[in-house]
Amino acid sequence: MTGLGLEPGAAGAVAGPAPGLEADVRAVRGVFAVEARLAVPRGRVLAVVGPNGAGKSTLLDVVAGRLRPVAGWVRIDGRVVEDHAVHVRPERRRVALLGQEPLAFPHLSARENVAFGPRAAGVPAARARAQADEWLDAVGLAGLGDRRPGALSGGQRQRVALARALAAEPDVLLLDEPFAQLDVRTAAGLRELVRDQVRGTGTTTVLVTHDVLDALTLADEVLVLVEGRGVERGRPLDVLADPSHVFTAALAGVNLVVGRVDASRGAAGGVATVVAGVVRVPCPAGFPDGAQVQATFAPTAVEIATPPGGGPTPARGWAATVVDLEPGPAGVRVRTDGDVLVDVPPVAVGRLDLRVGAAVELAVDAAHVRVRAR
Ligand SMILES: Nc1ncnc2c1ncn2[C@@H]1O[C@H](COP(=O)(O)OP(=O)(O)OP(=O)(O)O)[C@@H](O)[C@H]1O
Repeated sequence: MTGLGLEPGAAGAVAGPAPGLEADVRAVRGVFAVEARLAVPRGRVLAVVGPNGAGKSTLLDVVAGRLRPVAGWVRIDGRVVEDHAVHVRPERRRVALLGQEPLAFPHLSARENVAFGPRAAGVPAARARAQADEWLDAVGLAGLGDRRPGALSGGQRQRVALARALAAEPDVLLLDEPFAQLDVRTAAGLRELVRDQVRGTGTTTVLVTHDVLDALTLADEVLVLVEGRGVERGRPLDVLADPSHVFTAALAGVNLVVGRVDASRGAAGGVATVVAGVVRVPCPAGFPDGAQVQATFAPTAVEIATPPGGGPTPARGWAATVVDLEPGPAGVRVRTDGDVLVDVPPVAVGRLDLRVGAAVELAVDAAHVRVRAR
């Protein structure tokens, strides 16, 4: 693991004017281990994406102080809050965590919920209540301060939770899929609010999300976590425009196959072929025979046809089987073996008699394939 085992000081105690959140940790939950390095400059937003069970929440728990790492360290604005000798308790870290389920006290009003953090920090009651009303105003809940959480909608409760998190003026805000339980419209409103508040308050933020839109609209940087390891990181647009892991490719809505160059034959305008399991896509010039490469191409670029009756291997493209059909951006998204997605208009499903188990022929033109070495 990069840097793991380093003492915090050894990683550079003088980390510039705005260190924000820095961590290099290994944490274990049962048989699962996550190893990750974080560097979120103050006021910036990092999105962490990854499949279910990748360790995203585990990582947040380590930063929040709810889980002690087995190795490594966490530093917030230059303060060590976790290492082999230090464990700052969660409530003393100046870290706020907002999850899918708003954690509001049911017996307290919205105002009292928001005032809770400032009160705990010693702000006098009247001032804490006034501040709470300002926060409720900021999250679009002016006039609802007397309501208890039970008398608010899910979206409104999540707004209260956001106001409560921000009212505590945390140095780091952790958002664990805060929009997951909300309908599309409510989520869109809250997404905008989070962006305005996070930017407006300059709060260092880590956002765990499954939604590519969150990464694109809210984050300065994205970390892709798979099976407890960071597999890609960078500016969201850059990472999504040129993914190097199948999970990121799926997030970006493109097919990614990893295979070897077969220079003995060209396909569909390529001078050679990338062979990846059953998949055969054209490869441009410049890649040596046998080289390991990745090829990316859009589901809309894949041509699909029904074979003329159990014939031999197609001259162009490859033979595949339909694994799954689901609604897709172009009408219907067809998943085939070799993990290749094909987008077709709904009429094509009837015309080609596409159904699970159907044999098909797929091809993609060289102009639509991007190949690079791995
Ligand atoms: N209390 C626990 N005891 C043992 N294993 C756990 C515990 N909590 C989580 N795990 C395991 O740790 C792994 C990572 O879980 P985690 O919740 O961090 O993933 P995640 O990326 O947040 O997933 P999701 O997107 O589904 O929320 C999973 O394999 C999970 O089963």
